[in-house]
Amino acid sequence: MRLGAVADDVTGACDLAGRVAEAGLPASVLLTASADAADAAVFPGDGSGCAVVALKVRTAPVAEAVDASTAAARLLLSAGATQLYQKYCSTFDSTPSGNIGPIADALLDVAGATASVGTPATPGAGRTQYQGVLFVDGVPLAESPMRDHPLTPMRDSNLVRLLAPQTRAPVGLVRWEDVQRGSATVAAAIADGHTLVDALTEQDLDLIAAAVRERAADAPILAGGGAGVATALARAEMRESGVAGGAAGLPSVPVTGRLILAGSASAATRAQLAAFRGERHVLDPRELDRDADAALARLRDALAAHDDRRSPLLIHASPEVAAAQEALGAARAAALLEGALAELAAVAVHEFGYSHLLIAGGETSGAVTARLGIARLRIGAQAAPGVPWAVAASAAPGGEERTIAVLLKSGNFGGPALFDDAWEVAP
Ligand SMILES: Nc1ncnc2c1ncn2[C@@H]1O[C@H](COP(=O)(O)OP(=O)(O)OP(=O)(O)O)[C@@H](O)[C@H]1O
Ligand SMILES: O=C(O)[C@@H](O)C(=O)CO
Repeated sequence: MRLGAVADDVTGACDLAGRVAEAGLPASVLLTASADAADAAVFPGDGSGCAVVALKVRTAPVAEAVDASTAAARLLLSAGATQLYQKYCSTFDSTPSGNIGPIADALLDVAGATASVGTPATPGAGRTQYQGVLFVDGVPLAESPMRDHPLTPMRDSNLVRLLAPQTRAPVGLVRWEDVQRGSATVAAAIADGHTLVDALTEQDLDLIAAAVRERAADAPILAGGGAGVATALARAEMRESGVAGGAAGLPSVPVTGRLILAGSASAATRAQLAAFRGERHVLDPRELDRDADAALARLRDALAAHDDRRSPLLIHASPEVAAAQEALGAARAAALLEGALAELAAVAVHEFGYSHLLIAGGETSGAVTARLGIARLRIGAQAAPGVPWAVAASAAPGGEERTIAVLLKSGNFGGPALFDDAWEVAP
């Protein structure tokens, strides 16, 4: 199987690729869907593999999200994808206008399929689906912290009701009781349009994956959801091929500097910031607004002065989000922080030779990888579920290329000790 996934954000792409690689299927993440990437190297390895195109379209205007997703899917198919996958967030981040439904409709067309099947359920991340209702750590989605997400507040937990207004296709549900009857029942229940399938456990996901494979033997079908179903598809492939699981090794990257850049304000990141024991510096967008040059010079000096390059240096966004947003507006505060953290990443890598970067937050990761000119991530072992290390080439504008190790962490992933411990499994 060549699993080609279109992910609506970069940390989601790493989540999927990390779990799939852990199951044994070699994986890489492409940060560009441009035509010049359309070569055989899109898929890692010679045979089976997984390629994920990481987009930044979760909250983009619908037409932009559809166009980018369509281009990514075409790239994957032209590179030999045998199964197309739509990766969206395990908390179904979207609004009544999109973008999960419009992207699903567009990918059906590209795949030449009439049906999509999947679920956001990813039990390893605490996300489960029962009777069409999505639970986050056992709490219905609309009662979880996602209720007050700044961009995609989730005020309903019923996935059928959430998806229906976003798509022109019918939305169906396969209930957990039917999943227990086996993959043939699930396969038979997949109707034209989009079918969401209940799943509480990895075994449920294995039955869904088996149903996808049964249906795909007859006609193209679009699979999708969180990283859960993709991981189950990878497991099925590895079982069939008889190859043992475990992420492939990455080339080692000599440690010449460890840097954490955290722009995420999510609960898991806050716990990681609180637990971190090393040297830290805080960056507030109001400081950037007053005098960006001075703020950047202060942190550049800290990067230069940090002599013990094996101990990680942390630069993180101020936790005073509400005050900064009130002063500057949410968009300007975010843009200032993202720009500054991306600039500091470039300075650290290309001026001071830092080799290992841990970036916290999806938007922050998108800004940093773009500034570093990273086009592809080779995915290795996970520091935590859904948080894999990767090796990438970063090109300084007009300058030499450097090989670095990066870990792009979704805001809500990883345990409190991650910032101290992640380095132990780094390439
Ligand atoms: N003090 C602050 N004031 C204003 N904006 C902030 C502040 N701290 C962080 N932000 C912004 O909030 C956004 C956080 O988004 P990001 O995607 O990086 O993290 P996340 O939402 O926790 O992660 P994920 O998308 O992976 O769940 C960024 O744009 C960041 O710049
Ligand atoms: O599915 C998830 O929760 C993550 O992969 C994600 O999409 C984070 O933005």
